[in-house]
Amino acid sequence: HKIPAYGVVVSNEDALARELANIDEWGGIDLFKIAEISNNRPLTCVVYHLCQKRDMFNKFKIAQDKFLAYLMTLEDHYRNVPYHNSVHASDVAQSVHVLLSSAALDSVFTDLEVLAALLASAMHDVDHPGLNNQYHCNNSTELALMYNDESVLENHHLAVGFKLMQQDYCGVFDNFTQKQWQSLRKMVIDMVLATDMSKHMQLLSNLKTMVETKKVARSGVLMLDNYTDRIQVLQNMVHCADLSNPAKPIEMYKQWNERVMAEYWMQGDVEREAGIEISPMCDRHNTSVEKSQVMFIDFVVHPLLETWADLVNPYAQEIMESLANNREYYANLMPSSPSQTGH
Ligand SMILES: COc1ccc(-c2ccn(CCC(=O)N3C[C@@H](C)O[C@H](C)C3)n2)cc1OC1CCCC1
Ligand SMILES: [Mg+2]
Ligand SMILES: [Zn+2]
Repeated sequence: HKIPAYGVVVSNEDALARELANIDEWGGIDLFKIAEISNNRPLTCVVYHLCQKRDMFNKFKIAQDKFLAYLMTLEDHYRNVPYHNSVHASDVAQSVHVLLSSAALDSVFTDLEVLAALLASAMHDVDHPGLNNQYHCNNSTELALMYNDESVLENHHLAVGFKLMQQDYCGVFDNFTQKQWQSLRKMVIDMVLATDMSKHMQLLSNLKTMVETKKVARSGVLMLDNYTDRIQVLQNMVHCADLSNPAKPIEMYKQWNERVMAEYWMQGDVEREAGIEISPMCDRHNTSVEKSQVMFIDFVVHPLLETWADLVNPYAQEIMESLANNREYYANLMPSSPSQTGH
């Protein structure tokens, strides 16, 4: 049977083609529109399209129908929560694709490393319950007990992501050598575990050290000659993509913000109902949305993306400009900001 052009059967293939046209650009595609056009299969069609563009099926002799079956079942295991759904995963995959294409990383990573980064992005939040690690640990939930309070969600995302791959009808990597499979699996595990916010400070300090000691070839590309350096750049890349909402076009950023707050407040409602302490920013009755975003940018996103920009300098200036503009947008909306009080 013939595989549809974008992996998913859609009513309007031209509209999907138009939406995917700028997939190589930062903020170039609207994942919410792609979710609508693709009958809520943004992850399947974005990752399938990226793997086609990067010729992954030929490079690794991957059966396209099996890969599609895996992407579909992976997407089916994302939950219908406001933020951590498959639209977010497709956004992280496309953002990683753009970061990988930075000229400073030209031909730096092998095809297997690129495939691992795309796969890690695709599965990095699968089956996310909309309740964060703090909630699971505070309440010793089933998952917290399973993973002993250590990167609880991230371990779960990986376990589900790989379990689905084992199912015989998937058999995506049947043509991989044992060595290729083990290398791919280790890199995906290392990247997804690095999306746990509790690893952020360690990742950022590793990245800073790398910037200070970076070796650049005459061509201007980074020289990474051991697994530790290579995986650190890949981990930071996926982590940057995971935190990249504030550096995207404002209309998309605003939607991500509404969704993340909806998810936080749902968690806060669960905590309030249970009579337990409401987690930070999860109380819908007293969270300053704008202030929270300005602090998120100032203390988390800007330090990370600025360091990434130093690493691939000068190829991330547009990202930094977008971040600065968006920071001003929310700063001006803050209740106590000067523009509000008219002086
Ligand atoms: C567009 O807004 C956000 C977009 C992304 C994030 C964010 C923080 C850490 N990550 C990385 C993954 C992670 O660790 N978590 C665990 C928890 C912090 O919830 C996050 C959602 C996921 N992602 C936060 C965002 O806003 C928060 C609410 C107001 C300020 C902060
Ligand atoms: Mg996550
Ligand atoms: Zn995520």
